[in-house]
Amino acid sequence: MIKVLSAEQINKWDLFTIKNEPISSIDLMERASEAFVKLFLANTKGKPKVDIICGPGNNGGDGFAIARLLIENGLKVNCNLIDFGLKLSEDCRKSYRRFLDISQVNIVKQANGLILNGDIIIDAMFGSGLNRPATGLAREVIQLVNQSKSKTIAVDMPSGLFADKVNLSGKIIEADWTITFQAPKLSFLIPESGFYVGEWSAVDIGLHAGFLEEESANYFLFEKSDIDCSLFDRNKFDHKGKNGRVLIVAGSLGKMGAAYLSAKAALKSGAGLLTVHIPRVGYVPMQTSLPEAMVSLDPEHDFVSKIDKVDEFDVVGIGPGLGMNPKTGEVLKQLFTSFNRPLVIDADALNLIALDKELLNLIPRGSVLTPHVGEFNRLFGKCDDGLERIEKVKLIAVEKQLVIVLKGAHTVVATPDGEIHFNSTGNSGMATAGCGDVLTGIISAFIARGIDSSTSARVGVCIHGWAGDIAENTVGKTALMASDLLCALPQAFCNVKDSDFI
Ligand SMILES: NC(=O)C1=CN([C@@H]2O[C@H](COP(=O)(O)OP(=O)(O)OC[C@H]3O[C@@H](n4cnc5c(N)ncnc54)[C@H](OP(=O)(O)O)[C@@H]3O)[C@@H](O)[C@H]2O)[C@H](O)CC1
Ligand SMILES: [K+]
Repeated sequence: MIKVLSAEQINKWDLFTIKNEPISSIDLMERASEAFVKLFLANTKGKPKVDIICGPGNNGGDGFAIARLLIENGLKVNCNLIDFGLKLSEDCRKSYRRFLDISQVNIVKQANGLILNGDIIIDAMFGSGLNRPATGLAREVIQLVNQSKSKTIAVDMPSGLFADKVNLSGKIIEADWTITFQAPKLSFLIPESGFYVGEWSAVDIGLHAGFLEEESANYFLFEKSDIDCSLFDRNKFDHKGKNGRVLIVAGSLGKMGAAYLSAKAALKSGAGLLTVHIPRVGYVPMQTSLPEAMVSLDPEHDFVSKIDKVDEFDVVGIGPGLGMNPKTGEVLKQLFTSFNRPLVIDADALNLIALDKELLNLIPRGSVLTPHVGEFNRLFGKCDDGLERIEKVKLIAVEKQLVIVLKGAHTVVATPDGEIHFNSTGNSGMATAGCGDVLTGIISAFIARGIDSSTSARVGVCIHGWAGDIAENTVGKTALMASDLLCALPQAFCNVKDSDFI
């Protein structure tokens, strides 16, 4: 699990390494630049001509070191130093001088002095030391870079972006790729600010591990290697009743596919027994398409209106394709008051709660809510930005003792103990109908198998994204559909078992 640190903490980590490794700050800059260049060259075809833009701080110092290393590797480099009238930091000056030993620098006092005539731009103007929005000359330079047709690669951070807050005033580099040092910054993981980062890769620059052991963090990045594979162990002598009994309540006229996707995902995620409660309209298609499922039929033809006997189930997953009939809202109320184990609550079930917010107080503790931003806003109100929303999610999870899964590019899992975990798997091909229904089924199956709700949510989200990445490799982002996730789930589970890093 990666701790997501603030700019101040990263700076302290830097100093801790310098003191305790020990290593000089200029050597650490050199090591960081070497790591950048190694990854850059590994991903670059041929010998592109590179424009580098350096600022006055250590980010600029990295830029000069990178420029020198690229020339040593046979690339043509045009190096610009943006002159804000500021003194260069000590290490930036040293790195600048080393560069002058082998080449020359274009000093830019006005934006029209900037030279961009290469194939790739490397942005080393500002990094984690940005302390005010980029205005004036910085703004104009960023504007020219953003208008350029060249691919832009940011060193550590896109210039103009703050590391740990969403302040989008001033101009910000729109990077295609950000090669960041050691660990991602908080702003990379939040939609509004993450937009500027493009794809990102974190390179190990050997910052001292001892610092991390002691340092506390508010946020974590959950990775595939954090999945404990023993969660999925099966006992030789178990029968199906021992592997969890799931009830999925889903579907309405025209939305029966959602019930199918959730139910099948629960079975594919190891549920021993699965019952799906659906309106009568879905009976034949459900029995035909998913013979492994038991069907509990609602008295109504088009929507869910009544559920009896829920005691036998270990978990209830409710919401996908459920529709908004008021009688379905009554079912929620009845379930919340009669079922005292966790529920997984998604989609229209969340929208029905938004119409009667009193229901929120009836949800059994340890239940998992899986809203996307629109559903979250309907339930809890709008926020000014993504970071404020995450802080709100955290407060609600603690106050109501619920697990909240806020779905997005880096899905956030907020747990009742106040921890926030960002997911690291998945891709934009998954922004398509039905993927959320699959997630409901996966998390429900894990809870039914006895895995606690917080772990079920974190691991479920990670496996879901992993299946999305496998599906992307097979069908690509454009053609990816929710049913491709179902096809990819077996491979994701096999990878958990087989991966050599566990
Ligand atoms: N993390 C690590 O372990 C390592 C990081 N490295 C690199 O160091 C930078 C951070 O370097 P730092 O010197 O702290 O900061 P920056 O280079 O990002 O910027 C500071 C200079 O920029 C000026 N500044 C800040 N905001 C603006 C602005 N909006 N407009 C104009 N100028 C601005 C600031 O000026 P002051 O007047 O405030 O002093 C500074 O001159 C990190 O990102 C990594 O790239 C190491 O090289 C390796 C280890
Ligand atoms: K930068």
